Amino acid sequence: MSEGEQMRASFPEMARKQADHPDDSLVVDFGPDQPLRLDSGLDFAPLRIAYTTAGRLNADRSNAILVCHALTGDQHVTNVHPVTGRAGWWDVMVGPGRPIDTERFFVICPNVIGSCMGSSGPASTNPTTGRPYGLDFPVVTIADMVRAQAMLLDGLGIATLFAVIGGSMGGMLVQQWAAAYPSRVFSALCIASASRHSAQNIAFHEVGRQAIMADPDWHGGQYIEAGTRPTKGLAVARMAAHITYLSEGALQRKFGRNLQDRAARTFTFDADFQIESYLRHQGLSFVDRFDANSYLYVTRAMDYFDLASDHGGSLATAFRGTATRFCIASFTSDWLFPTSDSRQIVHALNAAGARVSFVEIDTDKGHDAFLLDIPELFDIVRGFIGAASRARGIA
Ligand SMILES: CC(=O)SCCNC(=O)CCNC(=O)[C@H](O)C(C)(C)COP(=O)(O)OP(=O)(O)OC[C@H]1O[C@@H](n2cnc3c(N)ncnc32)[C@H](O)[C@@H]1OP(=O)(O)O
Ligand SMILES: N[C@@H](CCO)C(=O)O
Repeated sequence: MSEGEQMRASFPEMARKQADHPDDSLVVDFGPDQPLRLDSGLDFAPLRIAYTTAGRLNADRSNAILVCHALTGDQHVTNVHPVTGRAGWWDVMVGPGRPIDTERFFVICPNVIGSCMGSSGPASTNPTTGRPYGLDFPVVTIADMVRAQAMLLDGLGIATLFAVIGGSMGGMLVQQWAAAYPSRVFSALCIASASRHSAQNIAFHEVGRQAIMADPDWHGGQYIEAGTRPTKGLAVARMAAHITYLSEGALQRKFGRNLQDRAARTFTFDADFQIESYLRHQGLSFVDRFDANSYLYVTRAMDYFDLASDHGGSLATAFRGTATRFCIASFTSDWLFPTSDSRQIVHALNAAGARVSFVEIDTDKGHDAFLLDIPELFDIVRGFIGAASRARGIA
């Protein structure tokens, strides 16, 4: 029996295969009687959450790990991605015998609301109009995403998570989970993240959004009805963003000033340099798997994230009295979510009297290092989960 079939057998009234998006995802629908209260004050319904699971939930339901994806990630954390046909985005980290070991733990990965892989988002159908929401979809926050995930877990009968784990935006969800539901989170692992989005990061996101909205195929956000897709704008948004996921050292090491397929400059605006060709490739391959309006919504959610400001200006207050065990990790070459951002979280956790460990990993691979095969990161995840599982009494 597949994991999906096991879940449907356990929770037949909740989980079902997504008929209009055939892949390994399960979906759960919440009707008008169970609206999601949004930070904007709106009650959103109906709500759909798409998710995947791996491993088995144990008898006392104590071994569940929630994995939270980053900006353009999705629920396909370890199973083959239905659009790209490639291994899941954290296949190196999650699986049998991997640092997040699906032979011991039950992993749940939901697609965040506002995204485009099955959970409610701007491409979903607005039941009031029968048309895609487009910009009529409400602006959502990281706290809204977490509240939706809590509804999913309630439905699955999982009261306490053994761990919540994520990198980048996923790390924002981890912090929000720990702050909003401290009694539901036994341990929390936050990688390459921050407690608030910096001015520089908001600026990069705004460049991407403007590129999308300047594309004539965007049509004020109603491009699905217009039969177009703003792929040029979205590709430019990704190209600009992708630079921020790498480091100057890695770009120099991989590409330097090397020319692409040519012995000399062409004196045109073709992709003479390897780095130009590489970025064009990253932009073009991205538009195959991501929706432009979702890019607007999810980047907005990250921009709005400021956990201290939600707690009277004190980050320590967000974590006051917590019993959750934390691990915070950063990368030396990450200039998007630099180590100073992680230290700020650690200082707040210390001030709150929380149990926290902190590691800065030495690598030139930049922000996206959290997605890569970094043995030191694997050791840290293994060590943290191992210690927490002994404390929790999980065999
Ligand atoms: C569904 C999901 O994917 S989840 C979302 C989260 N995942 C991401 O955001 C992934 C996006 N980020 C990346 O791909 C990042 O580059 C990294 C850092 C994670 C990957 O790093 P690496 O493994 O070192 O790969 P690298 O950055 O070198 O990119 C390799 C790709 O660039 C291509 N490439 C390399 N050099 C060139 C060049 N000169 N011209 C054109 N393309 C090039 C390779 O062919 C390869 O293409 P492919 O991915 O289509 O096979
Ligand atoms: N490259 C990752 C991390 C971005 O913060 C993503 O696209 O989701």
